Amino acid sequence: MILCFDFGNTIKKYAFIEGQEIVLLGQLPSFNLDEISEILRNKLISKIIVSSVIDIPDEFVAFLRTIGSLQILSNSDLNPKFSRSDYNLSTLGIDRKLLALGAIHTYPNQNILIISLGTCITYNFISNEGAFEGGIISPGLAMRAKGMHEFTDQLPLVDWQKFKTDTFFGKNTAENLYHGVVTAACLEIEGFVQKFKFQTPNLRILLCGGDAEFIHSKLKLGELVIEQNLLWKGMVQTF
Ligand SMILES: Nc1ncnc2c1ncn2[C@@H]1O[C@H](COP(=O)(O)OP(=O)(O)OP(=O)(O)O)[C@@H](O)[C@H]1O
Ligand SMILES: CC(C)(CO)[C@@H](O)C(=O)NCCC(=O)O
Repeated sequence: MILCFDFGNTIKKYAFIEGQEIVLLGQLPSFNLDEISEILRNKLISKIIVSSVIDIPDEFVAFLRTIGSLQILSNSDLNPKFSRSDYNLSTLGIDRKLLALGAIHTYPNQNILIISLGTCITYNFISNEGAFEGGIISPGLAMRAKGMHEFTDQLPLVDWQKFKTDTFFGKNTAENLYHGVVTAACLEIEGFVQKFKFQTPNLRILLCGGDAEFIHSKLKLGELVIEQNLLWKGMVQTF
């Protein structure tokens, strides 16, 4: 069994993969060694593969090395898997590369837009020739809410996940903030999708990331497919 990690800026995810199948998915609350030891109990691990966009503590890396052969994916590892484009792949996050690889494998010879709703929202445009053509990085939903709270004296932290309102503008501070977080993100996504589709009409659009389900129900776009395992599918391509 191969143990895969995806360390993002908010959530540390893991997947146990046997052959090409995901056997178990979970999240690590922290880099605490007791937690990872508990997860590994009674599991036979042949290899560990890590994708990370954050620093990993040395003692955690050292511990992983005691479990099995460890591969921490480096940014240049995956570049040969993409067709040539004018994109500077050396600047592209490893998580975005894996999402792209997963999408190319799942939807070969198609133009694809992956919208990943994580700490940041990333838009990732891949051509039907398997080239990473470009993208956009914008603030994620939690970051929008937290940013407005932390960079002001008077704005509260809005509980945007639980908030309910039927209007498109607010009648009090919390409603104003909700629309600045959720409605603004929806309008942003709808706007970018419209622009991408204008440029590339034949486009498959995939949604993933921690806020994908939440935002999907609110978008006025019919053609979106939620693909939560895209990064793991990309990782399988590196085995
Ligand atoms: N259990 C959870 N804990 C924290 N955030 C959650 C949880 N479930 C959903 N979320 C939402 O998911 C978002 C994080 O999504 P995701 O895991 O895709 O990001 P990430 O991979 O950590 O970040 P990135 O890859 O952008 O650095 C948070 O901003 C939050 O709104
Ligand atoms: C954009 C994030 C934070 C999304 O997880 C990550 O992919 C990252 O840190 N990327 C590096 C810069 C880039 O992808 O252009």
